[in-house]
Amino acid sequence: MIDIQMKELEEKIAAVKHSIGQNESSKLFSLTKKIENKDPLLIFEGAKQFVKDRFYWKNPNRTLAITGVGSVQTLIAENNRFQETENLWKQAVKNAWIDNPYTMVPATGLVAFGGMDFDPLEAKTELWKKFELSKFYIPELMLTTYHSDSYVTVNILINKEETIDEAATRLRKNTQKFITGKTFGVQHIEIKRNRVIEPEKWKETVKEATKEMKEKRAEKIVLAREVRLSFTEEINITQVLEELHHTQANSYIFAFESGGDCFIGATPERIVKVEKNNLLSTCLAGTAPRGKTKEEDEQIGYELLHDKKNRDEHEFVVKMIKEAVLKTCTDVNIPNEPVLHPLKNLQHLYTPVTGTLKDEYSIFDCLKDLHPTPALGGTPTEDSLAYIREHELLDRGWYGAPIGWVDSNQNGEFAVAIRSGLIQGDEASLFAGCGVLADSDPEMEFEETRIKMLPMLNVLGGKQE
Ligand SMILES: C=C(O[C@H]1C=CC=C(C(=O)O)[C@@H]1O)C(=O)O
Ligand SMILES: [Mg+2]
Repeated sequence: MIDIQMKELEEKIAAVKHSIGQNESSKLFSLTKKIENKDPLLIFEGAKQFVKDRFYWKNPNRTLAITGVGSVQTLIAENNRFQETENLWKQAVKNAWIDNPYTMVPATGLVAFGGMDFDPLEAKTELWKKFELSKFYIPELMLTTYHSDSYVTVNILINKEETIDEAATRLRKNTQKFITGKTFGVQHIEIKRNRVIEPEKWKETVKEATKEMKEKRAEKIVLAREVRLSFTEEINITQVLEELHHTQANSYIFAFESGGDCFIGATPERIVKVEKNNLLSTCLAGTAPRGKTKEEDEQIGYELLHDKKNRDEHEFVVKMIKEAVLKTCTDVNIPNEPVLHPLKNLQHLYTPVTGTLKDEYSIFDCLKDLHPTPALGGTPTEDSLAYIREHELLDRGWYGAPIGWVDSNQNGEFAVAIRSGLIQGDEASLFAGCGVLADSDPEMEFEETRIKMLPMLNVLGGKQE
């Protein structure tokens, strides 16, 4: 249980109540405490019986995990998603009473976690109907695990009408309810049906795209495809998260529930991380499989580093990110050559980008400038997006878009939501894309996307590879 004396809590609530303005009916109170270590997944599982909307996040080096349950305030953008979300977030922070003694610890205190559509101009289908253009939760309760310490944040709306005693009791009850957690059993997932959506037509689209580039109407276009699965029973998200954690090193693990559906994945791609004014972005594009032996693996890695098509694919991303970051940052540092980024099923070309974010820019400005990078859209951005809108067989929804968190202390981190799937009860869609250039071979690109789906497929009962 959260360690706070009733008297102390009542005093804090009295102060919050006192601060409610004449024209306000309530105030968001955010209270953070350090607690004995808790398993983020047990909290995630335990919350299922009380709330529909949960989120989960783990960073690639496993120093930070965030579990959020419920939503005390949901930030939904309707048009200009980056600017609107930033405005809503700033307003929420301004209106909240934040009691967080651990402001040096990222992702404690008031935090918003969410994601957005890849392309607001793409026609929406039934598939993504539970996911808004952009949606961020400020959770009712959040567990932050940073290095080996755990912190709990409770967010409640204190009403003008309720007594201090009522509010304190409500806060304690909520905390108790969510912090207890629950263990989960091992589910043996069985795939009933595995439907690859229009593979031949997809290859045809890739071929068409290569023509487009030969005729110089674009230089790079990223094309994605979908696999639809159905299972013998409903999928337990907690177990999938645990399996992703065990099998996908060097990747973010994320989940975001909305209206009963869950968008989940293990992505190696960071779009931007901001800690105070330190910015880190990454260029990740260019792909090869892993070898079966150490020698074979090193040989494939060497070839990837020297392969013209993959190096070009990568270079488009570096060029675009460099331009964007030079605008918002000073002290920009970008190595001249990529290195290998090994994953379980494949390896990528990787170039880190660091800089010092100028005071006048926020993480939302960075997202606006960086999304979509040519790792997900193409070059030039607008032409490739137009091609994707017109020709891709898939409603990307939140696939390929930024997903992540911001706190009220100038920290935040967003991944690019790839290697992901949308789980809908006993069904799921998996997504994967690839960078198409003028000399792309549709069969090879198809194979690349097949391998990119394996991390999700394998934890959902698919054949292990
Ligand atoms: C679009 C995806 O991957 C991108 C990220 C890394 C490498 C890529 C590639 O080599 O094609 C893609 O640009 C995906 O996994 O769905
Ligand atoms: Mg590729």
